[in-house]
Amino acid sequence: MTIPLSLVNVTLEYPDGGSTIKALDAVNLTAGAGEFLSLVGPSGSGKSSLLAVAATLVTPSSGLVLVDGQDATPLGSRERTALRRDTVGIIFQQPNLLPSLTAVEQLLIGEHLRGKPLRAARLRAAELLDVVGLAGELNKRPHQLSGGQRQRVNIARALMGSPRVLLVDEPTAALDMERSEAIVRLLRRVTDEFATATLMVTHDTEFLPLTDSVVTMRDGRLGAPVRNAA
Ligand SMILES: Nc1ncnc2c1ncn2[C@@H]1O[C@H](COP(=O)(O)OP(=O)(O)OP(=O)(O)O)[C@@H](O)[C@H]1O
Repeated sequence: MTIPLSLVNVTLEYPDGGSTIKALDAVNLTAGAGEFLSLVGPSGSGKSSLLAVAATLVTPSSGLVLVDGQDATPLGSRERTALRRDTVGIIFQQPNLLPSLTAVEQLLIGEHLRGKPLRAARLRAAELLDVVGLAGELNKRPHQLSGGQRQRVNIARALMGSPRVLLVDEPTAALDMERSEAIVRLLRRVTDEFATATLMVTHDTEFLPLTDSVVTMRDGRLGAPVRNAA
């Protein structure tokens, strides 16, 4: 079995006036199947850049980005899109659900666009909505769901393609404490159940113990992972 996510000596530079800024500076990171990592660090330290590179949305200036064993860095945009679609699930802070679609349709739209048969997809969508605790809400539209429920739809949608890697950017930023904890617990359960390598950017230090290890970014550099007590 290949390692789901491995970043090797990844540097990402952006032009900054006459010089450059290193958003990522020789970053090394490995996330195994079923491993839940949290990524913390001050604003501007490079967390979003790291997620964007791991998602193959941004190609680094140097280094390797191995997703499911395949280096994404030499790939063209079409191949990267295919690799991402087959291996990566992305969960942003705001669910970005389409207002006119029901919960189950939110999960089907991507499959529909990919030309996948909808009958099997519909079954899988219903199963995943059950996994995230929304079995009774399949036909509700976003405005009929709470913020926490919308984030659950977002998580279920990210699982539709059976990703090996889940990249999660501040999933609880718009939620109160209780709902935030429920969402992080759900991500823990999903990581265990689907054996994803899950990398979550968060500012909620109280939920760090629910993850396996904490990695800290500072000025584009990544500290060694600190394992939580089992
Ligand atoms: N597209 C870009 N062009 C130029 N500089 C950028 C770009 N994106 C990020 N940067 C710079 O790279 C550095 C890292 O930014 P990044 O957004 O990754 O940090 P962050 O830790 O996610 O911050 P926050 O917690 O505020 O979201 C910052 O100095 C930022 O200004």
